[in-house]
Amino acid sequence: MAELLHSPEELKRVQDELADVVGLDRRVEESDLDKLTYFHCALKETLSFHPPIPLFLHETAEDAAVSGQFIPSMTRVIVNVYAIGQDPNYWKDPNTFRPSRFLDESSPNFKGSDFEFIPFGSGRWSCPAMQLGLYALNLALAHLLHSFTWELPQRDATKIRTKAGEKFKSNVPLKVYSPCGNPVYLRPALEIGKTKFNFTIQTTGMQ
Ligand code: HEM
Repeated sequence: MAELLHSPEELKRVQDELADVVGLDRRVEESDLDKLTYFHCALKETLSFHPPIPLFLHETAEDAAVSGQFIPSMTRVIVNVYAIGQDPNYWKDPNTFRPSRFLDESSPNFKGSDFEFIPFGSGRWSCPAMQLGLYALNLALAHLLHSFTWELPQRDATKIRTKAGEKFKSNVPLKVYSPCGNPVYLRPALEIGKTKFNFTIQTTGMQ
């Protein structure tokens, strides 16, 4: 929602599609979702740009090699999904919110086999509830965008940014421990005008 509010042209395109597909005399229904092509692109772009789980923590079960780098068995590996989503080697203009990049049929899908786009993880440890998560996201977002007109009070003052890796003074920080035991603090934050939203994820069992 924040990205779309920040890009009124994109917001209009998504809302026009909803008006075309659903019409304006009834609410969105589950059966409409498959027909919302551009809406899905906006959702993918958001999950790529702002992955809800920005770091994956895994441990190797056996010796492995990744891109020529030897990783011994029982090594904790942090996959920085947030950084992958911002990487200019994989994304053209990575800092621009542009859903149309997902229009191309060869663009990454949710299956986790395109490693530049893995908001639900990949392989054996990927999210077992991906379909449920996507369904909830799709339906909630489609209702919000279809039923209401949205605009920011002060467009010029809009600022959207995410912050990571910064120690902060919240009472519930996300603490991730690096392999050598040092805590890493993470707080993705978003600012729209004067309003600041903090997304704090509580984790357990990662120490
Ligand atoms: C947009 C919504 C969601 C996103 C983006 C998401 C993403 C993820 C990711 C990235 C992982 C870890 C992958 C890894 O470690 O490599 C994960 C794991 C998991 N997710 Fe989700 N998830 C979502 C919704 C949900 C929902 C709604 C549920 C439950 C109802 C759920 C249950 C789980 C569980 C149980 C795991 C752990 C699986 C395991 O370790 O074997 N997720 N999810």
